[in-house]
Amino acid sequence: MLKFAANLSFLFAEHPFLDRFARAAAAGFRGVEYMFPYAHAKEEIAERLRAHGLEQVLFNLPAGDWEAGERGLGCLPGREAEFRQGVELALEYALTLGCRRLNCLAGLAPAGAVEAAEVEAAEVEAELRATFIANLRWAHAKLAPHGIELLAEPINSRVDMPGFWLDRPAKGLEVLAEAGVGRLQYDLYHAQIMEGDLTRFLERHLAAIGHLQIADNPGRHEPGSGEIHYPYLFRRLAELGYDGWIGCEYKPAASTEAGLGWLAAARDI
Ligand SMILES: O=C(O)C(=O)[C@@H](O)CO
Ligand SMILES: [Mg+2]
Repeated sequence: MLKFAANLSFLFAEHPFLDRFARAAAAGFRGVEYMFPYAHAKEEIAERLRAHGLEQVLFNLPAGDWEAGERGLGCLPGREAEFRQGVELALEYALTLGCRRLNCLAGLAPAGAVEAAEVEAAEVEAELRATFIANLRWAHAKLAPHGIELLAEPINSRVDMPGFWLDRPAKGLEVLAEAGVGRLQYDLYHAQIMEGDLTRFLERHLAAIGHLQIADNPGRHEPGSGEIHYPYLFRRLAELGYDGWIGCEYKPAASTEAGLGWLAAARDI
């Protein structure tokens, strides 16, 4: 049976954050994920998990000043000290919440990096890559002794996060292989936009994938609302023996509950 986690940054967002745990459990979810827990006391979140019998599946390392437009610190030269503080904080939360996976957001390439002349652009790219790899190795060394897996997620730079440095799954695989640590958080929505060929990617690289997330394209709504044939992908994942979590990270087209029709069939696969 496939395991689906409710992403509480996207689902049940019509309710206050701490109330979303009860809603997710009532809808039949056994696991939850979200972007960031840091605005809430970790003990308070742990209590919600316990009260509703939920597993904390995943959240992100601190990602800089989100309100100001930052989208991660992983590849940013000069921000290493802040990155490390973020890892320490995330570790405290993960230990209290019993969370076994943390996602490291690479961040946006610094302004000018994309427009720079070819030689200069190649140098900047090499520096961002080296920074990301060094940060991944540092975070892995902190987290692995606690049984916490480090993940890195390619996010599409065409629609949702223009300028996001780690924007293609192929690049994600390459960078992680060079780092020698961490696995991929493969978000099928972002992957469809940047590279497609989802089934073949899953078949070839499942061992390098530590977590999946789903939404349909275009619109980032419920599975079944767009071009991705999720029933086929779910069957294929079950055949391949995928036993990790699948995070439901989509924007409900109406209310969350009204849009959960797809899940009943998917859970039986
Ligand atoms: O946007 C996504 O996709 C995510 O998984 C977020 O957690 C990162 O912003
Ligand atoms: Mg995602």
